[in-house]
Amino acid sequence: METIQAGFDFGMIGLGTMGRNLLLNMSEHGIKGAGYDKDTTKIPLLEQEDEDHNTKGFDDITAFIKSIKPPRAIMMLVPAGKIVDDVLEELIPLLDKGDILIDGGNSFFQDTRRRDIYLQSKGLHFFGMGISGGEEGARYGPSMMPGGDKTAYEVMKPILEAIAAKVDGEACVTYIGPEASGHFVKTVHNGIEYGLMQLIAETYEYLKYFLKLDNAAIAALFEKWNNGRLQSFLIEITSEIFTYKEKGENHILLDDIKDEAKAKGTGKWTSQIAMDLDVPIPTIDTAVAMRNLSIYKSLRTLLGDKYKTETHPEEAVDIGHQTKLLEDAFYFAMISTYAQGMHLLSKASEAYKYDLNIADIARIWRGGCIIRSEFLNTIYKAYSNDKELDHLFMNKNVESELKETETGIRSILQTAIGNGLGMPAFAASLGYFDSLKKASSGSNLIQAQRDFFGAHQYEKINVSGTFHTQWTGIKSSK
Ligand SMILES: NC(=O)C1=CN([C@@H]2O[C@H](COP(=O)(O)OP(=O)(O)OC[C@H]3O[C@@H](n4cnc5c(N)ncnc54)[C@H](OP(=O)(O)O)[C@@H]3O)[C@@H](O)[C@H]2O)C=CC1
Ligand SMILES: O=C(CO)[C@H](O)[C@H](O)COP(=O)(O)O
Repeated sequence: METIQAGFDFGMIGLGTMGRNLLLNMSEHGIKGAGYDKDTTKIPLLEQEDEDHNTKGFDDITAFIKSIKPPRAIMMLVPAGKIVDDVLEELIPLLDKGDILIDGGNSFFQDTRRRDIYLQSKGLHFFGMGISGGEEGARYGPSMMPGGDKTAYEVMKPILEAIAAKVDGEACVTYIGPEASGHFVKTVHNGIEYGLMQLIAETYEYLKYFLKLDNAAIAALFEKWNNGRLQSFLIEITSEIFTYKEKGENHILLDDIKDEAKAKGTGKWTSQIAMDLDVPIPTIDTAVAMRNLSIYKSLRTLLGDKYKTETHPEEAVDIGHQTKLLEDAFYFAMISTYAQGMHLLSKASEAYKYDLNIADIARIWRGGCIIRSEFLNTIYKAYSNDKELDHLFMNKNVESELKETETGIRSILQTAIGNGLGMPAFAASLGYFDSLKKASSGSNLIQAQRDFFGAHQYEKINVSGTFHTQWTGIKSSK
């Protein structure tokens, strides 16, 4: 029988897209990593792709555990949910007190909280860490959001800082806060990701169905935008998607892809959490709803035939002018989306006592992650200069950017609505702004209605206390 030397610095469970690439990234930094996956086809891939020969794949979990230097540090990158609990149950009998476990997947933050308490009771260190950047990020430098057991994070810090993306020489990883705050922040990151992706999809619809631009023209436009203030990972990859042809094919792959979007849950969780905390994030809510709506393809097709909206692009539609307005509109809506996400972070920080450093979160999102963008520098500066910033819209620089682009989004939405294009995420982004800048709203009427039909009481301007009015005699329902 082979004697196993405990020679590896780190262990990875799950050698799929994220786990394998993160181990390869570590290997490039001289970190010796052992990998385990229940899918044995993934195991040879690890060693085949590891040019630095620092990794080894195991198909036996006991051998895998024995190969890691104690106190062991092991990360799980398996699908979120019950699988994480199953892996933990398999691991616990094989581990020693003081070992460190890290959940690097997109786990629901309340699950992380539960697991933290459970693993502490077993004498194990545990922390949840959101990782963003997809396949390429994991391989060459992700953004990482660790939260929970700080002692365990400090042990892992040198490794995480080595493999993280770097911006201005700084690693895109920082200790986020206690308990499940790391997974919470990753969830909100994904909510923002959903919002931005929906805005891009609506932009595509406007360009394709209203302005009648072809894929090549759309690709060129996104490329141009990516060289300006819209610079971001999502705009960059979008431009590439519009030119991508499969080997041997002479048409664009995008045109073969079903227009029905899937989701794994993080966007929905962001909306659910925001609702629980009474924080408005309408662009993200709309993005989640639009993914859900997209799957009703046959209903959409039937209704499309029934309710045809005549689109009337004026004969001499000025493409240059329209795309300039659209760029303004996107910039405005993008600011609104980030602002909603950052506001949710600050309100959740108070509610959950996470004591989040919002500036630091913006800083580590500037590189490696899916929502990285030029604009995150503005967010970083805004929260660095004012730690108590109540809302991103209050920042002077953001104020001037919003004022400069407001006409663009209003104009694009007028055209979109007039032509039956919808653009609900753009509308939600502007609606959020318009509603948030209203000192007086119609909510007094809602209060009156609630009191009228349900005796729910209301408060009065400049008079303390709560009031109820018998608005009318109780009428028969006949
Ligand atoms: N892909 C991405 O861009 C990102 C993903 N994430 C998150 O990271 C986590 C991993 O994602 P990803 O790498 O994409 O997923 P993959 O499906 O590519 O890889 C997960 C691997 O874990 C294996 N696995 C499943 N159950 C077990 C088990 N009980 N023991 C050992 N291995 C197991 C899977 O095997 P099998 O295939 O046989 O089930 C698979 O090989 C998820 O939580 C995901 O949401 C986070 C950021 C970005
Ligand atoms: O976390 C990620 C990126 O940041 C993952 O790619 C995640 O799977 C994206 O969410 P969804 O699958 O719901 O689109």
